[in-house]
Amino acid sequence: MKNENAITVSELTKTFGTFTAVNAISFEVKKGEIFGFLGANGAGKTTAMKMLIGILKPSSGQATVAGFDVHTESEAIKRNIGYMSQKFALYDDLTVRENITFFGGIYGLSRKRIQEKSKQLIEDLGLGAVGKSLVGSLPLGWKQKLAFSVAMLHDPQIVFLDEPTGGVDPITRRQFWEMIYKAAHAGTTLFVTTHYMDEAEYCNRVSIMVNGKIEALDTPKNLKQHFEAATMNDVFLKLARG
Ligand SMILES: Nc1ncnc2c1ncn2[C@@H]1O[C@H](COP(=O)(O)OP(=O)(O)OP(=O)(O)O)[C@@H](O)[C@H]1O
Repeated sequence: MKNENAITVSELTKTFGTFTAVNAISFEVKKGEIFGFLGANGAGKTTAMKMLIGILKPSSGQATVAGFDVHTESEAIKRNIGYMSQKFALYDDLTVRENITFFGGIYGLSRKRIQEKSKQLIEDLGLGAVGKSLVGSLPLGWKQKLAFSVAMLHDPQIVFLDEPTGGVDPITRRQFWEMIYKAAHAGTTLFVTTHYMDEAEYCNRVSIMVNGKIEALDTPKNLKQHFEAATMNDVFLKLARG
């Protein structure tokens, strides 16, 4: 049977000098799953994610992403994933269309495919009126929705979203999550970090990191039951406070 896991992680560890930022984490993410990756500031989420997307060498442990080994096949991983973060997404000084064309080119799409994708994407996001506007002039929420779509231009198997909705208003956040659901429904795997606990409730499963370790991993429903908490926020506080 074909492997149904999009991501498999075993004892993955990253040390910086004597400090262990990610401490032997193990988990699996199923294909088409929306997997929430939570933790307080400094818990090790970004370091773990950097190892998974092939830009940081693990100190020890194993992981495969989209079927490729993080130690030896990081280039293949990069071709098969999308990545979007709150901190870096699009070029503010390029227009909407120019950004799409630029990233389409980076992802190796043909000119024809870029044109098709660009048309479809601008239509889907209702950005027709601002196609020729600089991205820097758009509201943050629009930028983030556009960035998410651009991260999926090359139809990646897995998309990593690093705090994608930070600073975005609640209505746009909801629209953003509708996009996430749509992508998952179409078979894409979503790996999402967030500090918004209401968003944790939207994930199929959630892992919570504390000081480099995964201290809990389950569906939001099971986590709430296990920790006798009414909300994911309460689960998070119970864990983070030890
Ligand atoms: N290159 C590095 N050298 C030394 N220490 C590092 C390095 N990168 C990260 N760290 C440390 O590793 C720990 C985990 O950082 P990381 O950025 O992975 O946490 P995080 O969970 O993503 O936090 P945040 O939610 O604030 O982004 C922190 O204590 C950080 O200072």
